[in-house]
Amino acid sequence: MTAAPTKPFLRALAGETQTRPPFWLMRQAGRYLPEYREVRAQAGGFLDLCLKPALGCEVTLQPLRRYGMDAAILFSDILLVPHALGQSVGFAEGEGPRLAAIRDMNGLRALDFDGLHRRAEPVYETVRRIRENLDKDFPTTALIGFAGSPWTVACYMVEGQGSKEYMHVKQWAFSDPEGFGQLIDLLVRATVEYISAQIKAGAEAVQLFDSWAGALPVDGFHQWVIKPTRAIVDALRARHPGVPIIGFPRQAGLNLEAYVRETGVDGVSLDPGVPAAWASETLKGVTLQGNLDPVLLLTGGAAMRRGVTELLEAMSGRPFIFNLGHGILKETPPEHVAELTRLLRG
Ligand SMILES: Cc1c2[nH]c(c1CCC(=O)O)Cc1[nH]c(c(CCC(=O)O)c1C)Cc1[nH]c(c(CCC(=O)O)c1C)Cc1[nH]c(c(C)c1CCC(=O)O)C2
Repeated sequence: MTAAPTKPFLRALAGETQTRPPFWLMRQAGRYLPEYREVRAQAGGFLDLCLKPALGCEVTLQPLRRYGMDAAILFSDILLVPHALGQSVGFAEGEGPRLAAIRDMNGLRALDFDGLHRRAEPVYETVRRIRENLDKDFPTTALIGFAGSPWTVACYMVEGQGSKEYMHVKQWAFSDPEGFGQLIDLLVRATVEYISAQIKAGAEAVQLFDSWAGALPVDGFHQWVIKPTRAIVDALRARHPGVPIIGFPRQAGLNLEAYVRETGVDGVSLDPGVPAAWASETLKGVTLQGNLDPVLLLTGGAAMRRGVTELLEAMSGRPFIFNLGHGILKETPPEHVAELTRLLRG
């Protein structure tokens, strides 16, 4: 039997209701912090930052030193899995990710599953270093490992970049579900391996980011979001019982209930469009995380305070982790994050 967790973030995921909910912020390490921009400038490219354990560890700890969040999230990116599978991945300055797009079975066959751990090893080393530092300096802060969900990672692998419509990836999924299914299956296996190695290196909980879950119609949502997530959850539970899993099916809309029921996640992260009172009432048996609009944090002042108060009220009396509904925006004044921390800590 696994011992009951003591860290507030892990207690929330074990189903405990707390009067002061634990908090962390998606993208809490990032460009809104001057100390991040400084390390980022030293690192060279963004991918270099993710692959240099000393630097990745440093930027992970930066927001904790300022605000003392209840969880640290490994500094990395969901596109490290395509990189570790041998796909060419780059981050164009100011433009976002650029990948050598995979559009057919030939592209799929060129991926190198066997090289996954070798290419991802620096990420595992970053996890080990972060965990050592937390144990020493932030003993109540939990370490979150993460990966993108297969659907969202496939969106980038097939489009080759971010996109509004996700036309190519959807066309492939609709016209050749068997072939596209092979890409998804490969990503399920890679994600299980990759997350499992993060857990062995010291991650205490994991989050699966499905940022483009909302791009699929209902059948596709079941096939390409729920099923692969369920397969990952089952495999991780078998290997690492007691390590909680949070899913983030962004903009899942009315598919959210099925996602929670059918994937078996311990926690679900809500985007800002999900009514908190509805979620609190309807999504039982799961810990909720979210979902302050990142622009409210950017705005600060009375608007932010009202948003925080309403959210805390809607989530009172049920297991809850305070977070944003999506990543913190780079224009956010660090002082607003300080005020948010004071509001949550009292
Ligand atoms: C879709 C997605 C990506 N990456 C991620 C997602 C899922 C969550 C979401 O929907 O935002 C996840 C991610 N990316 C990053 C983290 C680090 C941990 C954290 O602090 O939350 C996490 C958890 C760092 C990052 N990932 C990226 C940055 C900015 C890079 C820089 O410093 O220049 C950071 C801090 C780059 C990135 N990475 C990605 C994009 C589209 C971009 C460009 C957009 C941007 O520049 O903000 C892919």
